[in-house]
Amino acid sequence: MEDPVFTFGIIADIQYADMDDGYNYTKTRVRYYRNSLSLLQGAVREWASESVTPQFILQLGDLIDGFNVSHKSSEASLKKVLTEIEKLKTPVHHIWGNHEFYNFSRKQLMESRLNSSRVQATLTTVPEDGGDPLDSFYAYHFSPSSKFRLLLIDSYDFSVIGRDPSSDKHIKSSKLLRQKNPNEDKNSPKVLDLVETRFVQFNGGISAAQLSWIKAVLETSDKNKEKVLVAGHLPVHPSSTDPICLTWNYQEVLDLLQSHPCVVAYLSGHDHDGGYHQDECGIHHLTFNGIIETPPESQAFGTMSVYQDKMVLKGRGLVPDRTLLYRKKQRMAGKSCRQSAGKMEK
Ligand SMILES: Nc1ncnc2c1ncn2[C@@H]1O[C@H](COP(=O)(O)OP(=O)(O)O)[C@@H](O)[C@H]1O
Repeated sequence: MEDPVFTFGIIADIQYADMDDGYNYTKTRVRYYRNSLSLLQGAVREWASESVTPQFILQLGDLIDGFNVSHKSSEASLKKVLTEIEKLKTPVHHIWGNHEFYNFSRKQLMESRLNSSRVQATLTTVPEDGGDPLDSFYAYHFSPSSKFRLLLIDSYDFSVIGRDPSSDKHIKSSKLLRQKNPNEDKNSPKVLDLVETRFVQFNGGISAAQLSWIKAVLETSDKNKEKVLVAGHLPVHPSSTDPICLTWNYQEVLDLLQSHPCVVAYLSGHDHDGGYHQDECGIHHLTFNGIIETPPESQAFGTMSVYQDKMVLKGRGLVPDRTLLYRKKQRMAGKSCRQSAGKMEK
């Protein structure tokens, strides 16, 4: 078989805390807080022994658990986990999930090793910082190889968690939650139906400013005939996840991704059960199983090999192997594939 253009490792929802096993909120799944570090160590060992060391690791968010706050162990746990993942001596690209915001403020995150926007400094491009720093989002893109691009987006840009209560985004997010979720506890999805269950406090959305920045990146990639893999903590397709884990404005994000032929995949975490769906435009939506709910005797990570004509995911444990062909359907730039299909049929 030909050599891949590049390979990278993927891991999600490690949620480490130095505490005994517990349960998820509904008590349906065990959470292996302490053992998550051992599974990470196992993943690092396997990545190190691959015939080609991954060019980088994509960490899809929730690196340490929110319980670290009450244990006053956020800094210590973060250091422990980063020490393990950095043993690989390959760049790690970090997405921020809800548990990052339980443990740290945005300012702290920006100044921490979890801000990987400069990890491959000569490669990465961050948005121009024009607006109010209280409202800035954490997103960037880089090209791991000619004609390929990774675009990391901020699923908690529009959210109450991680936003200063005086900020415009916090105020508008609280208002949205009040409108959409009648429960006093806004983390509860009680009485909400199907995709409406996403309007819970532990989720968030993408602001108009971020959407327009993403659009500009994708337009350039379309023009340059690149293939783009987009990654965020929260899934954006209802068929790739339990709907309670969806991005608040998933449809807007989906419309945007689907209207750019360069987009080949969307990678996310958050739903610890994982998921997969190839959408009507051929975009592969991969939701990675969470390490935190993976039994000690199993595993949950992957190595993605990217070729000119496909991506091949080598999964471990709960993450299945997949061969992901790029879509054949050519879409008209600026139109969703459904719109362009409609147009072409006329
Ligand atoms: N069904 C629910 N009802 C009320 N609160 C919930 C519910 N599910 C989760 N929560 C709360 O929301 C927060 C995030 O949930 P958690 O399960 O830790 O998120 P994650 O899936 O990212 O690990 C926690 O404070 C948790 O107690």
